[in-house]
Amino acid sequence: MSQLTIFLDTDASQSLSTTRTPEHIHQQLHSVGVRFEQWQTRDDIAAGDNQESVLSAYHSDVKRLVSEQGYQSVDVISIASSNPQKDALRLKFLDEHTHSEDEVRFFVEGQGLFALHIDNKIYEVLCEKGDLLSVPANTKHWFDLGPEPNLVAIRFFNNPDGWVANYTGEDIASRYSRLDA
Ligand SMILES: CSCCC(=O)/C(O)=C/O
Ligand SMILES: [Fe+2]
Ligand code: NI
Repeated sequence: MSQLTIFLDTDASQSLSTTRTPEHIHQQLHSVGVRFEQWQTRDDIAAGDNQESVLSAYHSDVKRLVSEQGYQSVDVISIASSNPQKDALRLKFLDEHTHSEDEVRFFVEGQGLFALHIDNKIYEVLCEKGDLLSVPANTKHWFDLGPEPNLVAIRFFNNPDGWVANYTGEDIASRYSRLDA
């Protein structure tokens, strides 16, 4: 079940609030400029499936969002716990970074934990199958796949080159939650 937990960025030991109600998650994220929606999903996609089959299964959602927002490229991250690259991939997203474009992700299988650093707060969003998250360009954030990843997400880019991260060099992410196995 999707979940939003909010902390101060100076105190990882005590959360300010937690909610699992989709409408509350939507409202709290909307108030800081983040889009959160829950979309219909299918049951015929599994972690590890290739990009072509995922994009073909979700063709109409992808087409709708691309024509609505004008994204330049789309790719798929699909990773199962059997993936030999899982530790390296996990590390890539674990440190605080930004992108010069919106971060738009549609979770079509499994889960992952986003942490958004906005003003003086940390918004930890446990994203599950069906969640669409769009984080504004230049928002500081990090993401945990967990030690035993199970995730398929469609990524939408304004940039034709796809995923480019700018690391902040801060170690703040290490103080907040990780996705457990
Ligand atoms: C949920 S898609 C993989 C993570 C990613 O692309 C990213 O930029 C994390 O910050
Ligand atoms: Fe990112
Ligand atoms: Ni709204």
